[in-house]
Amino acid sequence: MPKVLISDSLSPRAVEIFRERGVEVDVKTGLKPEDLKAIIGEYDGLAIRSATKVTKDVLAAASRLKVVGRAGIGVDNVDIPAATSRGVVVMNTPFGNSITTAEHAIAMMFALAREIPAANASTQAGKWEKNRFMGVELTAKVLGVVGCGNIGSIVADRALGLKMRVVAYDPFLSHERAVDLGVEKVELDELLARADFITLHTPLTDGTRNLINAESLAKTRKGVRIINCARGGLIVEEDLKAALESGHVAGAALDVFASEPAKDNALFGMDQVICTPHLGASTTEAQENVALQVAEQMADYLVSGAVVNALNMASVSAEDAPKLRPYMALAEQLGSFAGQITESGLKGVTVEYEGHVAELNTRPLTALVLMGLLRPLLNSVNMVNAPVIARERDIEIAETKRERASDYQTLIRVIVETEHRARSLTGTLFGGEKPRLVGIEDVPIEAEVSSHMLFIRNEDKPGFIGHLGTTLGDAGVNVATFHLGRTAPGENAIALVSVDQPISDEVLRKIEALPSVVRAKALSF
Ligand SMILES: NC(=O)C1=CN([C@@H]2O[C@H](COP(=O)(O)OP(=O)(O)OC[C@H]3O[C@@H](n4cnc5c(N)ncnc54)[C@H](O)[C@@H]3O)[C@@H](O)[C@H]2O)C=CC1
Ligand SMILES: O=C(O)C(=O)COP(=O)(O)O
Repeated sequence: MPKVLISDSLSPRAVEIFRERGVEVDVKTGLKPEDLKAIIGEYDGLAIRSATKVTKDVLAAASRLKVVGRAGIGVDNVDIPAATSRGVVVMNTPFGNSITTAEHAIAMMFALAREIPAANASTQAGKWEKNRFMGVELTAKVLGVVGCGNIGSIVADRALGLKMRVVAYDPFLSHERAVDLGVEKVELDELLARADFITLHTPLTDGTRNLINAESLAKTRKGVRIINCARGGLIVEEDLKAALESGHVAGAALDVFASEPAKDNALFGMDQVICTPHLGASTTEAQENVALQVAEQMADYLVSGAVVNALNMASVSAEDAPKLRPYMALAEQLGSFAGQITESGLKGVTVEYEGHVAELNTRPLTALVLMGLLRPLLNSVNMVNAPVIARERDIEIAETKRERASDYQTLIRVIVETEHRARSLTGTLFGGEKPRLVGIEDVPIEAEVSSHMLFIRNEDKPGFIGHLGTTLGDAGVNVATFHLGRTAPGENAIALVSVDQPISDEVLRKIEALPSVVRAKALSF
């Protein structure tokens, strides 16, 4: 039974769902990094929010880990490249808390405009300072939305409802989408120059880190108010402090901080600053949503292989997962076979899907072909990192699909291009589930892949089988199955032999020296 650790505070619905789906679950929150490292080796899945840091170190200790599930959106606390290279799928719940977080940003904007937290504290202290608090109206003010994705666009929609004018900076926002949303798409400098309020909604990446700094603040209007419900690292806190002290920035409302938990921060204690402890996603509704979604997604992956909302792997629906399973074995075998007979540098791989298989989501199958292909070169390759590694090595990857079947009802063909030539391998499923090789280059064959195999290209001449049988027999190698194929009598031929034990280099050399043998290769699967 797969076992999952929940290491941040999640709604109890998550535990219920894991158990209902046949996944064992432990809840251990507030673990120190070394404590997490000490126990992570026991688990197949790790469910987190923003507090747990899934570092390279933690992943190195996670020998069984298959999936990290983020009950929420931001995954900057997960080392995704390290997870990818270890074959760990990282998933999040991209929509479950977006409305709630957008509402928090709007609440922060009102709180800033009317100084509600300070007015509350003063009133409850019995001061009745009616003349101290003079707010600003939101109507007709310009709201600058930096990052107009899921949350940014909900914020924009709410702000338009408040009769604000909304300008948005987001390099990936199309003009059509901007028009649909009713926002004006602008460049960052224009947003900075025009906005009365600026609200941040980008992920924290190398491209967005320190986006709000002394230089960008200098381009803003005097009296601007800044809201950050995205990630602390988007703002250089010291620069914001200086701009608040000088009076250039009138106020800042911050839900997130460069270092969290933020128990001590340069911006604390300033009159114009409003803080909440990373509460953007903290509503009953959002927490139910994300806990339920993450538990369902992780359990589906661990139990049936379905992949939804993964950040480092192609999706596989729960409906497709059982249909794909027999093809997964075939795809890996074809890739592995191709990898083992390919001796020079790989330039490109084309995977052709024909018949039934072409109706499925074939991206995971292509990932498995690549995994099989690259494994003879790299031990650490897996289904998750194979496409990344192939791209890093400039291997061109192509997929083609033909839904109409040819001789077989379903077929996968892998064509591998090297500097010197192209080779193809074709396979099908017998009885809907048994992988079979049905073609090696232009030679038809019908063979099952087994642990140890001998692949021979030979001239189609009498005597070959006898010589080969004697050589294997003399070496004490037992033949399990023997398959032959040829293009036409007397022409190109291949032999594919399953043997019960690995073939030594010495035996291989003897086979290569036999008359009629063009090339021989020992394969293992
Ligand atoms: N305070 C909290 O509790 C919460 C914070 N968040 C944060 O909010 C972030 C945004 O969430 P979503 O809107 O769901 O993500 P999203 O992926 O839907 O939108 C992010 C947008 O930022 C844009 N973007 C990327 N780089 C940019 C750049 N350099 N300049 C301008 N725009 C850029 C993207 O094109 C995208 O449209 C999350 O990554 C997370 O860090 C999310 C949920 C709760
Ligand atoms: O979903 C996100 O990105 C958030 O920042 C929410 O964080 P949390 O789950 O409340 O720790």
